[in-house]
Amino acid sequence: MGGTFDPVHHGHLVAASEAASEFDLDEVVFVPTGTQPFKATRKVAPAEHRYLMTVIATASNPDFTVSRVDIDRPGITFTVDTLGDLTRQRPDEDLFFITGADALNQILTWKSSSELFELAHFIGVTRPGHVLDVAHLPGERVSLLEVPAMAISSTACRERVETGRPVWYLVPDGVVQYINKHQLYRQPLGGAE
Ligand SMILES: Nc1ncnc2c1ncn2[C@@H]1O[C@H](COP(=O)(O)OP(=O)(O)OP(=O)(O)O)[C@@H](O)[C@H]1O
Ligand SMILES: O=C(O)c1ccc[n+]([C@@H]2O[C@H](COP(=O)([O-])O)[C@@H](O)[C@H]2O)c1
Repeated sequence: MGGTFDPVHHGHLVAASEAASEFDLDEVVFVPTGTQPFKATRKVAPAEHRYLMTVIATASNPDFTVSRVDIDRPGITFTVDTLGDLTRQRPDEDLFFITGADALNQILTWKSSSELFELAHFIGVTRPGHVLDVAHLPGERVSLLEVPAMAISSTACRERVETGRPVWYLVPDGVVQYINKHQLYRQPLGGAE
């Protein structure tokens, strides 16, 4: 599952759990992005913090792991490189790339988009308020999955922290504590959001 995870929240975890159950996946690998091409001008927490919050959030689930491939690769993060690295690490495994409906909707604008469908099967998880039209995507390599409605976004979590409101129960307890310990999201949000 690829995402910025700034911070990871229960919407991500429910979506991952639903995808694993519906598609009978052995493992869900969370892959925090380095610099997401469409978020390059936005202020994003340092990759190491986003990575560690994702490790904390997934620690209790033996089927969830976190990969550093995107944060350790210099430059902009492109999914074609993510899937290339994961394929090299796991040559015998079938890869599924889980991402949100909003992200999948734009996939034809991603780098090397035609190659992507050869590297993985894409699972688009629907989130409240986003309608996904995948008629333009190859049907045999794209699936949609409705997850229980969770109107949580990382943007809302950051805004709540910035304005002194709680994020308990929107993100895992350990992530609340990590945010407090490192004083993340206390400054006004920057960039084009
Ligand atoms: N509540 C949710 N339910 C289902 N999918 C979600 C939910 N929140 C995020 N996702 C999906 O998970 C993927 C990774 O999410 P991302 O890290 O961008 O979080 P986000 O909450 O969308 O962040 P932001 O608000 O900063 O844009 C995205 O493609 C997104 O659509
Ligand atoms: O490869 C691309 O060109 C590309 C462009 C935009 C987004 N992505 C990937 O889409 C996933 C969801 O991104 P995000 O930040 O919107 O959650 C994440 O893994 C990104 O690296 C990939």
